[in-house]
Amino acid sequence: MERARRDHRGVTAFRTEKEENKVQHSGAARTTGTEVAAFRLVGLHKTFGTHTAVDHADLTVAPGSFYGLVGPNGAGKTTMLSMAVGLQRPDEGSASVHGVDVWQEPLAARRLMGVLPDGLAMPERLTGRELLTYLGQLHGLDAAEAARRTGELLAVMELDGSAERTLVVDYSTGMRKKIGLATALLHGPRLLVLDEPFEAVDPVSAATIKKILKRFVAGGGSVLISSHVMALVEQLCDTVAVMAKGRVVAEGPLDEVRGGRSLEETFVDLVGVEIGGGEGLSWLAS
Ligand SMILES: Nc1ncnc2c1ncn2[C@@H]1O[C@H](COP(=O)(O)OP(=O)(O)OP(=O)(O)O)[C@@H](O)[C@H]1O
Repeated sequence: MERARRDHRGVTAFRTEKEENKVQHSGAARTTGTEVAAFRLVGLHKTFGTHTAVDHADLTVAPGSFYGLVGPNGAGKTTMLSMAVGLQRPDEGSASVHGVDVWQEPLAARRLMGVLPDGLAMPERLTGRELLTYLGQLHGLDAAEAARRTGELLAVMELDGSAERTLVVDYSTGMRKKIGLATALLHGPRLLVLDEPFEAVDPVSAATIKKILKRFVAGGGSVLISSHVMALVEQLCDTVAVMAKGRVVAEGPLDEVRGGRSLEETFVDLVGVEIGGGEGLSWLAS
């Protein structure tokens, strides 16, 4: 327990003074008295052929917020998030992190955010330690600092010990999520954008990740997660957005959005699906 607490503190205390100055310089310069959003998506739009995947979507994550994005399969969550973090170019719209435009100032924006994308692509013929060490160098961390952070992250994610000898290519799906989250945290970002961070993660690891994320928010960071698990979003998030057919159809404080009901009931109402009873599958009955 004590070790875990110490480790978690280590994770949230990752930003060095030099990086903090850089962050303040790029973000605060744009502060004009009103609060600058941690993450602001404005009019993001994307079509694939004739299909509109994301339809002029807006979304605002306040600093210090734990934000949950929910929506049915194919609603456009991954497409919207990948445009918002700079991985996929939008047809229209913009995204900014603490006032820094993701598409106009990509390097400054990337310094401010840690991203766990869907279908993570990373160098896989490396162990977790080698991967984090390599990425630490790419982020410009000095060798000692990169080694310290790598050691702490591997310990917190329980990817040390016997896992040390496993190449990332041979990781289980849950281990890949955890190393992905470690890569997102490594450079000490102010915002985390995590697409389905709990998918395929076992309950013990999920509890660890929840603790890390809560601690990150308690330390002043902001988190945006997408998830299909309503109970998890209700447990963690203070603000939610519901997405359907490429649009953000509801956004606000959790209690306001669910209006005295469960998030699941609200979700089903908002996305307009009827819960099927499996009618028509008569051949399944014995
Ligand atoms: N590269 C692509 N080419 C064509 N269509 C795409 C592409 N990427 C996404 N789409 C389509 O865009 C829509 C939104 O997909 P997206 O993956 O963003 O949804 P999602 O809300 O993340 O779904 P899920 O919850 O199932 O992960 C879907 O209809 C999908 O088929």
